[in-house]
Amino acid sequence: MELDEIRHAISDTDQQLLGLLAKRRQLALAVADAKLAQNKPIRDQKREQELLVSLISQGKPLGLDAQYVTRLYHVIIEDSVLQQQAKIQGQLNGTDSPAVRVAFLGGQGSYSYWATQKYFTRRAERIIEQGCDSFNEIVQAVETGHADYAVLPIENTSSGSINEVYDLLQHTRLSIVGELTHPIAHCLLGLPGTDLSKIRQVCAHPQVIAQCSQYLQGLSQVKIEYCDSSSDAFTRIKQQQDPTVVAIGGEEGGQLYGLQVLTRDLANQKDNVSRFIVVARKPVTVAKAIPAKTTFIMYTGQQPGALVDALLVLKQHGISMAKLESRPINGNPWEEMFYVDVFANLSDYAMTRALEELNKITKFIKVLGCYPSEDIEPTQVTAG
Ligand SMILES: O=C(O)C(=O)C[C@]1(C(=O)O)C=C[C@@H](O)C=C1
Repeated sequence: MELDEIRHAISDTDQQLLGLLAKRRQLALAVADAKLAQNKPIRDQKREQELLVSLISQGKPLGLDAQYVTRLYHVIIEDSVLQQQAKIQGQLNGTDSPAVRVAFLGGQGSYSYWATQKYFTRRAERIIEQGCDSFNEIVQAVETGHADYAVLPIENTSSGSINEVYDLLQHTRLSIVGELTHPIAHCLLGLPGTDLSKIRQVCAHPQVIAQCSQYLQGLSQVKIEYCDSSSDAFTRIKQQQDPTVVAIGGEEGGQLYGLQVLTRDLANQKDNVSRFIVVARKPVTVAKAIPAKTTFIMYTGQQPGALVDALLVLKQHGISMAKLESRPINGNPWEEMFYVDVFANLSDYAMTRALEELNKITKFIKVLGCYPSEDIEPTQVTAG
């Protein structure tokens, strides 16, 4: 067959595959309803294990190796779980809506833009995007009712916690209603034909600069220009049309601005992932069928062992901690506010009792939200 004929056949096959994936997604949503009726959890890793073993066995005679089948179905099953979770949460909280107004950092092509698309594509038919120039502006947009949700980066595997967001959470009335992680592949992006040896200036968001600090240390004679977001950096490159000025951001985002990839994988950590939180004016209830996280902040006071006593309360109630962060308290720089993420549903008896006890021994405590955990650990296939 001629190349074009073969490609036509590939395109036909891919179209059939897309149809089957869409059908599978609809079946998964039907499973969600069936499980809810039977009070069963969304995740059924025994079923996933059986499924993967069967698919690997069916793939062998077709020449599809186990690693390929497993990797492919990890992606398919993760989507299935997240779709089911989103459906159940929308029904439970009445948050299904044809259009949502979402505030995020930057404009089209910023990392927060892609995280917003990834999270809300499952939850609304239309996303009304509100790109902002600062985290404070994002929070204000939701607090004043100009946006329904905000997507905020809160930590990154290379640069750690994003303190400005933690500080905003200390004073906002908004609730955390969701989370997601998103891989961040930093690329050096410039005008087509840019000569790497002639670069004199790099534009990027301060967080991006921090995540690529090791790479940037290797660039001598280069000036760093801080931008409000990755899309802001892309815009400057496009407007300046100066081939000695480049940006750091995501490849897809750069393409929206006609920029080409000059170098890839600039982050200090090979697996560079950011965790984003989603905040809204109204808290959500998390269905029992879905693994939940609860985030609260507390000021324990400075008496010896105050923090230990508080954490022991969690231990006594069998509550595991996902993250512990501390930030200075505005106005009292030598006193710390602790941010605690736990793997628990706010409506769990253990969590209720733990919060009652923490209320008694801390000087201040506030629940920031209970939300679905979107850490979908892939099921590993044990040798049959
Ligand atoms: O069969 C189920 O219970 C489903 O929810 C479907 C499915 C899948 O996509 O295959 C998804 C999540 C479960 O953990 C197991 C399997």
